[in-house]
Amino acid sequence: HPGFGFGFGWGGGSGGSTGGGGGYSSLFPQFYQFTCPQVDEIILSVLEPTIARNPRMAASLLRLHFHDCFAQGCDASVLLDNGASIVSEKRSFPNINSLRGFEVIDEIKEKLEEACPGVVSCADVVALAARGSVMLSGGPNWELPLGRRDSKTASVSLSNNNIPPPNSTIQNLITLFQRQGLNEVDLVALSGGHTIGVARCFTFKQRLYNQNGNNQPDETLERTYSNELRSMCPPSGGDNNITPLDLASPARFDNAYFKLILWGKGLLTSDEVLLTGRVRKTMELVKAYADDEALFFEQFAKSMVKMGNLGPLTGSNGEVRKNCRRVN
Ligand code: HEM
Ligand SMILES: [Ca+2]
Repeated sequence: HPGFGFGFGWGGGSGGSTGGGGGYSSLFPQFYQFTCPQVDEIILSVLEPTIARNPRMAASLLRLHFHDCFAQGCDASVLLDNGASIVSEKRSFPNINSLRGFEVIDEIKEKLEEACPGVVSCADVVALAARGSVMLSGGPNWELPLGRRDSKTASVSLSNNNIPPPNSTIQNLITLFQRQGLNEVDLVALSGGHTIGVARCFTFKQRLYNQNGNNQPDETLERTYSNELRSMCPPSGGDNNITPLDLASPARFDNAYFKLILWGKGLLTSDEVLLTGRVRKTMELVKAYADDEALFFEQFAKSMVKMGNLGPLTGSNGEVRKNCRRVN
């Protein structure tokens, strides 16, 4: 089965480059208390009808925040379109033909600009949209530190090099999370984001036909599930066909994702290796979260706050964009 290799990566460049930050953060939940007290209300006024109509949008908005934070920190760099001085991250390997939700962010931002012009950053809008999306999908809610500012730059290379590819080994995942100051607990909890949303055949096809370069399917993939996936994703073509990351409850934020991994029904290699990658810590966490949804919710919230604190621009750094797609 030619046409898809068994190397690691998104199919593009590879190589290291440091990103984000971690550590001390000066964000705080009441940041807009006096300057835009309606911020939560406005976010939900857009999210509620949007997600009711299209549940997948919740997943797309959650992923948008992750892909923003892992490239240059949570600074809305991911929202910038191509421009005079900008090469958009929307073109990176992890993002191209894949990342969505930009129109929803625009809609929220427009309403915020009407209510409190020039106040709420695009980076905070993305973080708030991610939190609201989790909550509206039945997941946890949490206090979200705010006060991020927006970048004047974007980085395709950080996006390419820092966002883990779906065929990552467990070591690769641990290293890429460590690069952001995130540990194994954060890795497993945040991977639980795959309890909602979908993936394209392209991102897991190698598991169905040629996982190790020997023309054999991934042996950790449960048989009947593997067969179903093969009928959805033929050896050639169908690369953009989509299937749920959590086949049990694709629109509900719950702990089914971890149960499925225990049954060999994790969709991506990066999902299954949390259990099968021979790292005791991540293996035990998958079992613990499969067993105890409340424990997963609690850690997911903590890890989201940690991820949301990555390299934020604060104070007089960066700017508050008027339009999230371009610098002021
Ligand atoms: C651990 C490493 C991760 C890898 C390798 C990974 C990889 C992927 C891939 C390949 C897809 C499908 C993309 C496509 O088909 O075009 C996807 C979708 C998704 N990812 Fe991840 N991801 C990871 C971590 C995360 C994290 C930390 C979150 C959020 C906390 C997240 C949230 C999502 C969501 C919600 C979707 C579905 C998006 C939609 O339906 O539009 N992922 N991920
Ligand atoms: Ca960013």
